[in-house]
Amino acid sequence: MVTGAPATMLDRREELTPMLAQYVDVARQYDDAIVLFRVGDFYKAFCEAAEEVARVCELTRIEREDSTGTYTACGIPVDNAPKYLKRLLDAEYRVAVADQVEDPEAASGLVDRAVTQVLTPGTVVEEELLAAGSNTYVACVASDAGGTEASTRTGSGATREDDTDPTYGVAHVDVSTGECAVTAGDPAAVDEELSRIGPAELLCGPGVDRAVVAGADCMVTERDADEFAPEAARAVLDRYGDSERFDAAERVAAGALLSYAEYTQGDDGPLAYVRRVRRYDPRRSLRLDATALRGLELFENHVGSGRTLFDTIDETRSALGRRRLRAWLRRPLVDADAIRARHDAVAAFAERTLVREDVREALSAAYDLERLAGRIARGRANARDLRSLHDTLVAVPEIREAISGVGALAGVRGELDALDDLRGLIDDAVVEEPPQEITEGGVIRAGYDDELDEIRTTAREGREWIADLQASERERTDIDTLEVGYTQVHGYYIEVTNGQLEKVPDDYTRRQTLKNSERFYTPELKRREDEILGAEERADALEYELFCDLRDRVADESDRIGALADALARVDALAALATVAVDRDYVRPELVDDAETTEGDAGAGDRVGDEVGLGLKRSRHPVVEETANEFVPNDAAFPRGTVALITGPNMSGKSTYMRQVALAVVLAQAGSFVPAESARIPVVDRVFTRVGASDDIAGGESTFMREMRELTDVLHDATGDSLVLLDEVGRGTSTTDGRAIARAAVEFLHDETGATTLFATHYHELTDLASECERVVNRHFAATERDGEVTFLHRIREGAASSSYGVEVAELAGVPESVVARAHGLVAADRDGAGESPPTPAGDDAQRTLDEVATNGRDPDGEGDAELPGVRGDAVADLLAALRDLQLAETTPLEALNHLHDLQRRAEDAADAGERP
Ligand SMILES: Nc1ncnc2c1ncn2[C@@H]1O[C@H](COP(=O)(O)OP(=O)(O)OP(=O)(O)O)[C@@H](O)[C@H]1O
Repeated sequence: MVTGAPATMLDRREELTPMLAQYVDVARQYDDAIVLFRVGDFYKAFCEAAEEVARVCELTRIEREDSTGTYTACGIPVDNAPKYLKRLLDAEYRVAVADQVEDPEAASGLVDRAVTQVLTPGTVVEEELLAAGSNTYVACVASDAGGTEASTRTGSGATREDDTDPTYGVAHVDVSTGECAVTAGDPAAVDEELSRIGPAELLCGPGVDRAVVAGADCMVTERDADEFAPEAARAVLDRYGDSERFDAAERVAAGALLSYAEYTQGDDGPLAYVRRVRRYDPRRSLRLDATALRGLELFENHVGSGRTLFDTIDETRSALGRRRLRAWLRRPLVDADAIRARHDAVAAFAERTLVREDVREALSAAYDLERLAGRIARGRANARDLRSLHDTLVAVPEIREAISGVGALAGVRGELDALDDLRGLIDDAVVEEPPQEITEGGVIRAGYDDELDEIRTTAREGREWIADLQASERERTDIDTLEVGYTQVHGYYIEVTNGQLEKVPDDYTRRQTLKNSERFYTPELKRREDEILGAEERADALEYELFCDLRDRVADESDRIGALADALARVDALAALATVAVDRDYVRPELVDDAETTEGDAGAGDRVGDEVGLGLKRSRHPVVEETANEFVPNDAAFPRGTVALITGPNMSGKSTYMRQVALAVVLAQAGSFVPAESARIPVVDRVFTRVGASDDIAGGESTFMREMRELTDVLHDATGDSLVLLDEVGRGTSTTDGRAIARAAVEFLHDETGATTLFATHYHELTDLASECERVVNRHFAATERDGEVTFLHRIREGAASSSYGVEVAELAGVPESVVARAHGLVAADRDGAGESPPTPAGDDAQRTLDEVATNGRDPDGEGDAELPGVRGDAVADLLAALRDLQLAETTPLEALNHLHDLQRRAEDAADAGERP
């Protein structure tokens, strides 16, 4: 076992050396963690844990021998610990750091050691182990233990719609900043919340079905069931405010989580810097579930440039602002007034270049106040941290000054309290460039404390006396080579070379004999030395005491520092959005509330009756436009409840278009301007996506199954206020089934849900729905074809597309000429034979034709030969039979790739065989 007490040591606990016995006891107590045991300048691990630490950290193991046996040991240098701790955390270990908790010099025997901190991936607070611009959360999901209390909710919380669904509490905390919040909901809500929180670690309460938290991609930590007992959780939560505010499940989740957070910080009681536990309702923000976050590539990019929406708009200047902007994008607003207030502020910054630049420049000097405040409250801050706080406070009046008189920023300006008292206090107390250590002096300014000044004067006078000693003794003794010096071991001395020893006066006492000289001291020198050393020691101790006292006084102001941090974060995020708006030519969106109507030119074709919908003029995709050579802007005009069927060739821009519409909504509701010439955005409650083939290659679920699950979520949960993007739904199964599912889904969304829907499809038959359903409209992406070459215009047009150009795209992609020629022939033959208009998709043609060829060895029109050039007919039939037998609905993308590879190999073999005479 890597964690827990090593069996070899445990067996002989009584015989071990006192230090190893101490180690065993600690390891036994912290048996879910790797214990790192402070010995001198190293954190040591022993036995199996040592093997693992050596492996993960790439450090050398040593064999340590004593009378009781030989033990493997491995040491992490204390000075370089963060680098190695990070590796252990990345390997998903918890690490208990057992430090010396008494001064080794003062200890009479064995130095006392205790675990001062348990590091876990979700609860680290060390600056070096944290990403500056994002939060590190540990989350907790707990059930209400089958109680009935949580079955209905009061206050602002969500009501349980389905009594059969259990309610779970979901809490999260960032231990470095003290941000803590909790909500409750059914399993689907839990999944959605976890994907938004993106925790680094998850506590899972007893009775929580693992399927509920399966979506969380992080380390899962087990805790004793006792921690989740309602009474225990309530007692913990009471330390952070009134536990009665919460429902049973919320209470259990938040209580168990905070208890864990306290444990990891050394169990010193409540975490002072967790100022409040916020209770929130996820429905008060635009809901984006894991599929939408992924499909819209807000924070993660799966293919292509690697850039995400967040990367594109992140023009913040401070870590505070960066985390805030991330949070805004993760939870856009749904309250129109609140959104407009953000737009007002962004507009104010956008209109004032100088103000914006001054503010951003001042923000560049801002340190991470939230984490600084956390360290101060935890008693972990050093003098440099306090100076960083001071320097950040200095920037505040500059920001206040810059934005004074700007109406839209008056609110946030009022919250920018420069904390003059604290700034003055720190400046009076702490020198400008203090050392890293706070125990070795040099921290506190002269004039701050009388006693310290007195002690320092004594020390200084002593040193001055010694500085003069050499000259005065040379004169007194007439020894012109006499020197006064100092060594760490022997202290001050008077050195006389051997040739002058006869002149040494009587009051000299020998201290040390060297080869060519002797060293002496006098009673006065000794007295002065004691005085200086004593004074320095006392000064260091007093400075430490004064510093701790100062730190406590600053910690008492945590609330005010927190409020300032919050205001600075907002200013930074707003200024960043304004910078993006100006630099990239974004426009302020006009917001439309629910059933609101507006007069005037709303753009062509974007009204049905009085209902105004989404209207974008010359909109662009914020991320693609950054990388595309020439991005073609497109309009979007969709009254509420429109189902737009978007057809067009592959690669023509359908997915890009659908995403850019959704991103405009997300950006607008997050408070940003949008990449368009003009924009009207109805407030949306939720964005659903079933886009692209970001298939779960590793997840093991077939593409089709996954697609259907996502479709289920959409059909189940979308409302008339939702925006739904569906990209080629149904393509993972046979054409007949796929087409049927797609049609049924469109009808359902149109008739039942009323959600504004963009549906990209290659099933041209669906476009007939426009004549049957009032709010179904056709749009298409055009391409031009000259001499068989296709050019994509990336321009959206009214009506349905006339061709899929699938074969042309296949040619572009490098499919062998002979296959392309054959495919062209088959499409043409089919079109002639069927005389259909509009044409059926290529996939359908291919399926039918290939089936018949496989069975009969002849194509359906009876024309031409079923042989591909250079390949024998039976080999073709074999290949087609193999193709037909593939069970696509049960095939994962990875398996599909393997099948394809196999088919290709067989085709090549068959071609080789065909070419042989
Ligand atoms: N408006 C545009 N201006 C310039 N380039 C664009 C535009 N829209 C899309 N593109 C580029 O065209 C390529 C294909 O776009 P997209 O994936 O949206 O096509 P699609 O029609 O959805 O294709 P498929 O049907 O194969 O999924 C992308 O690489 C994108 O960068």
